[in-house]
Amino acid sequence: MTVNPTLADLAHRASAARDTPAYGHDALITCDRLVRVFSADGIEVQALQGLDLLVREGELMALVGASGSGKSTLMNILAGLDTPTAGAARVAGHDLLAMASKDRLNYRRTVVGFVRQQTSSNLLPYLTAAQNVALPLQLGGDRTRRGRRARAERALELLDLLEVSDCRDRRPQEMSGGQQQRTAIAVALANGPAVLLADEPTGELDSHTADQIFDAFRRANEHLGTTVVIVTHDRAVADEVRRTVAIRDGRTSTEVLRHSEVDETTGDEKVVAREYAMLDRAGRLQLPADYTRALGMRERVALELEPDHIGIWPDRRGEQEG
Ligand SMILES: Nc1ncnc2c1ncn2[C@@H]1O[C@H](COP(=O)(O)OP(=O)(O)OP(=O)(O)O)[C@@H](O)[C@H]1O
Repeated sequence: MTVNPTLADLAHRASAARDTPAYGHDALITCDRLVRVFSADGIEVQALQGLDLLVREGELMALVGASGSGKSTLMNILAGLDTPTAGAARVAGHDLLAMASKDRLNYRRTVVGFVRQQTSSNLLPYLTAAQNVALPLQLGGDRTRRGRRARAERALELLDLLEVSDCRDRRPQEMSGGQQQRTAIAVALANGPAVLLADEPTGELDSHTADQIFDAFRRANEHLGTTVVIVTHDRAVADEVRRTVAIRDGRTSTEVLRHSEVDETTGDEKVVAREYAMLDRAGRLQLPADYTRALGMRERVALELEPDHIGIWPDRRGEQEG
């Protein structure tokens, strides 16, 4: 059955749309048609080409995508290390395009925590684990003895939460890669950021250590309520989170959502994953290439609005006429 809306229906929809709150009004991270163009040697590279992304407070999610798809560019923007060329990006109420450099420094210190792939680049080599974690607390903090004691206590609490308290007096070269990375997460969490960003945090680690690192992110998310966004190539990590967003050619393309269900026959709990295509704000939808190929869809498709879905058919007119 095809539904043809009446004029009254359309008027009702238009007035409902006017009353709809702004895009991403309730999200902690909002990227709205985000663009980043790099110019190198007279050549322009569009690393982000109108990327839309919403992340809600308290989420633990993964970003995946082929090399060069724009993941690191997005993370650097969200971390306040790079500025977008156009579009809008807001994190915890901070407008990343309009932020002054003084505010940017404060943003990097207190609103976001960032963990990089290279375990060694996350820590200062001449400080112990406890001193590395206390350092961000010290910047702009209370200089009295009480302040120092409070910082040392907080550093130990975080090392304890991430199960590396036994490394508190060790320098990075005296720790394994996994211990260094868990300490790096403690450093990133020191000032209680709203968002923890991690760019390939398990890239240099074996799969067992990678599991421990992922566990550390989950702990931060569950115990401290920190919103966590992890860029990863690691399927095991991507499969562990409830939401995985794929980036393709500088845009979000598909999204996998997972939820637990109880199997009616066995009574066992199982994780059910479902893949969604992204509908952008202009109503554009990218159909997976293998779907369109399977049905020979090219250039033009026929659409039909049904009460609860939209049907998409290949254009068969040529065949019918011929
Ligand atoms: N500073 C820069 N100058 C010029 N081009 C850049 C710069 N940074 C990134 N790019 C280009 O932008 C595109 C996206 O790069 P980005 O590093 O964001 O991809 P990525 O998805 O993180 O890749 P990978 O998984 O390999 O790290 C690439 O074509 C890259 O060459």
